[in-house]
Amino acid sequence: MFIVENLRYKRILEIVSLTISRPISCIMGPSGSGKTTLLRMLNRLNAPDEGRILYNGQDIALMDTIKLRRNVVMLGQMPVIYSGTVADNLQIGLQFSQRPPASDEDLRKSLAWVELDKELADSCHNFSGGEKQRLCLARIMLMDADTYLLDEPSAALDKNTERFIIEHLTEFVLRKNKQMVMVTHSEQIAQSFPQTIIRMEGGRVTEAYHE
Ligand SMILES: Nc1ncnc2c1ncn2[C@@H]1O[C@H](COP(=O)(O)OP(=O)(O)OP(=O)(O)O)[C@@H](O)[C@H]1O
Repeated sequence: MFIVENLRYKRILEIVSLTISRPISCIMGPSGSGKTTLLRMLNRLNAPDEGRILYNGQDIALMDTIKLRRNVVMLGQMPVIYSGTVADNLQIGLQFSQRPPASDEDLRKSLAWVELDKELADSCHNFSGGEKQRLCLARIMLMDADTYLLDEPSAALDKNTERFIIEHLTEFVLRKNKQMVMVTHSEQIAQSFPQTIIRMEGGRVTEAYHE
């Protein structure tokens, strides 16, 4: 659960008060309205100039960043693939958050979750955009975080992969009692998961609707 209080960031964001408490929340608004910037603030990829963000009651500015990002994991618009094998790319999320590596069995299970028919020793070099994004999804699911931040994957992807990523992550989050905050342009997607809809315009929250 996040509480945003009197937040100001450059000339981009000004949010007096916002609570994000439901399991699924969608941030919507026109291009340039500050959606990605707000999402990035929730795991401190951007730090506010003024105000604060509480995560489960704790000011994230005072939390250890690695600990925060172990609990609050973001999947960005563009898939990030590192050199090395499929296994290396899956383990790296755990490595970044200073967690023990997963077993090969768990890695294979994670590939099955995202329906990626690849071997652990394969190189990711020739993966399609959709395969890369599904590999990143498997990486973050393995991290077993409490909260997931999903920045609209559609920019880089076809509609089927976008739907796949959203549906799989939503199902995972709800089944395991986690929380997800996603940025989307799509009214249709927001209406499918209507627990909280946050509308933004010009860096401000114009509406926060909780079901
Ligand atoms: N680091 C930065 N420095 C200066 N301006 C920035 C920075 N990051 C974003 N902006 C600007 O802040 C505004 C909000 O950007 P942001 O990416 O948060 O919008 P958005 O609602 O996610 O847009 P989109 O839907 O197009 O992805 C834009 O005008 C953008 O150009």
